[in-house]
Amino acid sequence: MAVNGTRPHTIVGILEHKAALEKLPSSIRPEVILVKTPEDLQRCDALVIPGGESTTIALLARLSGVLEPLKEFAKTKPVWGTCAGAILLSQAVENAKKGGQELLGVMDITIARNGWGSQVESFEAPLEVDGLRNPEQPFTGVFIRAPVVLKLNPSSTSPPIKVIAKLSPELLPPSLSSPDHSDEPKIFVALRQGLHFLTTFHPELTEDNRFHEYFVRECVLSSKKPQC
Ligand SMILES: NC(=O)CC[C@H](N)C(=O)O
Repeated sequence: MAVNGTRPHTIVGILEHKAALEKLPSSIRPEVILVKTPEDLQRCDALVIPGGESTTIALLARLSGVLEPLKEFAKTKPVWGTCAGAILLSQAVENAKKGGQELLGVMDITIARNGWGSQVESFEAPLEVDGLRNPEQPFTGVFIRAPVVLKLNPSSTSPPIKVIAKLSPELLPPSLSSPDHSDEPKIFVALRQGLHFLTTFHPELTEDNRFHEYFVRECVLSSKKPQC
């Protein structure tokens, strides 16, 4: 399911996310609805926030009355944010537009909007996907004016932050790579913390739906299993 919008550059990948989720094996395939109102959100037990323009997505969510229910939803339910959606899940953002950026703040990270700089605003790169099914098979990451993870700020009371996919450090542009090899957070492009999951790229724009499978299996279905 996804927060919907009207202009193509404002929101990216809604129908592709829906199609990728609907292609999952029938044993884990969710029913997918598009979320436009608080009533739609109430019907969901998990949410995918797509890419696009994070400030505008937050504004549209506010105008449609979804923002406050979404903040409550995200505290207790599985949410996956792709690209702009990843920004919304973060605790802090750098490079926010004038006027600030609304955040759901459920993942303990600091992220930079448009972190790749102008030459490399959009690119594709093979990712190391240790956290996925068939990890030996790289995943093609599609990065579109993508954010960059700057810091992990885990607290002692929140679930650990797990790295699900990384870029190779050689792919970092010179403006981001550090001579002292402290590239680590910047090469992290898929992170999971408890029920929450972010990818700074667009898995829904490829035919490979392993990230969709990961979210459903690990964040959605495993959260429904009784805890011992
Ligand atoms: N592809 C995307 O979602 C781009 C994110 C966009 N640069 C933003 O800030 O919000």
